[in-house]
Amino acid sequence: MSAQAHPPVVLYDTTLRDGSQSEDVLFSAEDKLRIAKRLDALGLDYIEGGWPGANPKDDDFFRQAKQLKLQKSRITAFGSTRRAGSKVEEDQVIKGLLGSGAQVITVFGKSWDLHVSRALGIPLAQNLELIFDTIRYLKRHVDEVFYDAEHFFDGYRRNPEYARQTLQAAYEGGADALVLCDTNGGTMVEDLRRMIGEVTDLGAPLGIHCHNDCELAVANSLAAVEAGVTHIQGTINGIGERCGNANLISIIPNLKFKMQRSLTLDDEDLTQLTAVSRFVNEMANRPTQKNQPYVGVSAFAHKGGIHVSAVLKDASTYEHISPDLVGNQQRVLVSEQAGRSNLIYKLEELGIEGVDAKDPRLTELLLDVKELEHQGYQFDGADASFQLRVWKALGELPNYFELLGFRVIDERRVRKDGQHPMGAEATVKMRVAGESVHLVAEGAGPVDALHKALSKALRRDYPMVTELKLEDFKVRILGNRKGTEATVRVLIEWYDGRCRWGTVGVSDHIIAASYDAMVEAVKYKLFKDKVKPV
Ligand SMILES: CC(=O)SCCNC(=O)CCNC(=O)[C@H](O)C(C)(C)COP(=O)(O)OP(=O)(O)OC[C@H]1O[C@@H](n2cnc3c(N)ncnc32)[C@H](O)[C@@H]1OP(=O)(O)O
Ligand SMILES: CC(=O)C(=O)O
Repeated sequence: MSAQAHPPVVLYDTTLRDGSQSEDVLFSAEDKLRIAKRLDALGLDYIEGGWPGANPKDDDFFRQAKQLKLQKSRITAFGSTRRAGSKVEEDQVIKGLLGSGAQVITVFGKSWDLHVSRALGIPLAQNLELIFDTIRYLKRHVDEVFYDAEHFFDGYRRNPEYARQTLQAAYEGGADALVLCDTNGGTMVEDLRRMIGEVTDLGAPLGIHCHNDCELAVANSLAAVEAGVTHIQGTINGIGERCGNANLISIIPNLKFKMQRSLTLDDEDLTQLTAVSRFVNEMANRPTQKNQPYVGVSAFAHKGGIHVSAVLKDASTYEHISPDLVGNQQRVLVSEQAGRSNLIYKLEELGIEGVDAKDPRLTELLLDVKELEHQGYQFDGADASFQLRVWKALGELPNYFELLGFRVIDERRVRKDGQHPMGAEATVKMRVAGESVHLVAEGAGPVDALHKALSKALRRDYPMVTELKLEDFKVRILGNRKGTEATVRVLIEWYDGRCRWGTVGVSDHIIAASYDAMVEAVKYKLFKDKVKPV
């Protein structure tokens, strides 16, 4: 069926509400405002801002959100049905929702009889009244009201008749969509599809809100669309309570490119997906999952030589869509799984043209890389170390300096005040411009002291090395089961105020591995800055 033949799917984001229920995610009101602006720029239909009245931050968000000049999205306020025992017009939750100023409100209510009797502790019929009069009252005050049928699928499985009555109560109250929630995330795709099929006769617009406890939130949301649902709730990167919510970053391109559904987002909007996903991770202080579908850095990264050889001929041989459709990019990795095609691709990326695939220098480089990976090197996060090997193999890497050795002494000094700070002293010996240099420096620790000694030794002839700053430092023990004698891999990220690059060192001596990575960073800096050797 073409996009026109299907009703449009409405995208409802709950990153700021259910996403905030993720362990370790703590957005400030300012973060929430920034995310809201970004989601509006992406073009989502609704952005659920939080639960007004639940905490001062959400109140602050709704106060400030009134000033947001959003182009496409509508801010929604979330809360529960009124409490049993309070009148709807006097209920604190309902007052909070209306006080937020949001013109779209989503209320959740109980659809599972177990929750009505156990969590609310009220008769089943009374819960229907809570749902009905909450929605009817809110509908008189705001433009749109959505009803989140909490635990709909669990409730329907055990007591279908009652679960259906809760939906009817909400629809009769005037709900604009009945959102079926897989709150505990335990429903299988076929069951979910069947249950939705059994309530489509209510005639109400249906929505879906899935959790990911069985890793099925995206699959269930898409199956729900096939079953007739036209409103999808989810979060950016799938953050949310427990194992998370349905991931809109995957749902959106699946709907658009795989299921040809019509959305308010156009193709141009979808090119923002990678950037939006990474932005929300930044705000949530979470690392971006490398293998996140569509937007992860590995989503279009090719490692196996067979794959790369084919991708160079035709990208669609190993890519299900073109990465630029979602703002991502193709990458080729060089490793022990590589073939000549990987190297040719990398050389072209470095602007090195015209090297024949059968060039013996390339064969040697490939063997060198495979041997180094066997020893534990990894070039995925250490592009600069790889590039140095390319330039060396092609005979283009100048001999800037010659290393003669280094020594490090660590010391813990006990002071009179009882503190015992650590310190380190490093000495490096090298030959620069034909002269022997022997320099010593102190630092907070061995890596700091070595870095300072290296900079001191080189700064007269190569002053630009002082721009080099260590940005990240990762150590991994390689799996050779030697306990504290194990080989380690040190990956260091560097920054010189303009560029960022990674280098790698491997040794059974952690300081030697760090030193090797450090020396490569210096050589890379000199080469990339086109410095002439003295
Ligand atoms: C499926 C979901 O994700 S729903 C959203 C869940 N999100 C959150 O809970 C985050 C925000 N929540 C909060 O800040 C607090 O829980 C508040 C402010 C809402 C309520 O705090 P408190 O008044 O201290 O109540 P508490 O959290 O202990 O318990 C929830 C109360 O809401 C009642 N309740 C739960 N669901 C509903 C409902 N759908 N309709 C009416 N009342 C409900 C419970 O029965 C319980 O009432 P009780 O205290 O009389 O037993
Ligand atoms: C409403 C909601 O967040 C849920 O049922 O999971």
